[in-house]
Amino acid sequence: MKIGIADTTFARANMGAAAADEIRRHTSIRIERYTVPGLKDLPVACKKLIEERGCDLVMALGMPGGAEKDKVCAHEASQGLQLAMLMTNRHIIEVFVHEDEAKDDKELAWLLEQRTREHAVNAVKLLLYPKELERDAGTGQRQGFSDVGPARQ
Ligand SMILES: Cc1nc2c(=O)[nH]c(=O)nc-2n(C[C@H](O)[C@H](O)[C@H](O)CO)c1C
Repeated sequence: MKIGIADTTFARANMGAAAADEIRRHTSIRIERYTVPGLKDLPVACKKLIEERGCDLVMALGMPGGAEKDKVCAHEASQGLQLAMLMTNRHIIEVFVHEDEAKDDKELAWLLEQRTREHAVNAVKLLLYPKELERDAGTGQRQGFSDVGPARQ
């Protein structure tokens, strides 16, 4: 089995390195890396990781900038990723950290790493330990910022 990691040079932290490090903390599964310039290059990178490099699941890591054109770009990339999932019948875990989610550079650096690491754990569970995700169903998990917990009546 293999996990693919596609990331971008546009992002302002090395999300791919964080994902690979986190995956290695949980499993010795093989990892394939593929770095592209930006978000819109991710769908084909993920599809190639699945079809040409034999990945069973891929993480798509990217950082939409704060401008309106960046948000449009992120939406287009996201649609491409959905299509790639349906074309390949494999999960592609989309890990996008919007630059304007963070109040400053320090928080942005933390969020880029934290969300990536938490989704890397999700990727490992989805592929190898799906029952662990089932145990967390409906518990209001969030990646990066704090979990919100289940809704109460
Ligand atoms: C406007 C824009 N915004 C972003 C962004 O917010 N985040 C990102 O990772 N990449 C962006 N890009 C670059 C495109 O996704 C893509 O890399 C180029 O158009 C080359 O295919 C573009 C062109």
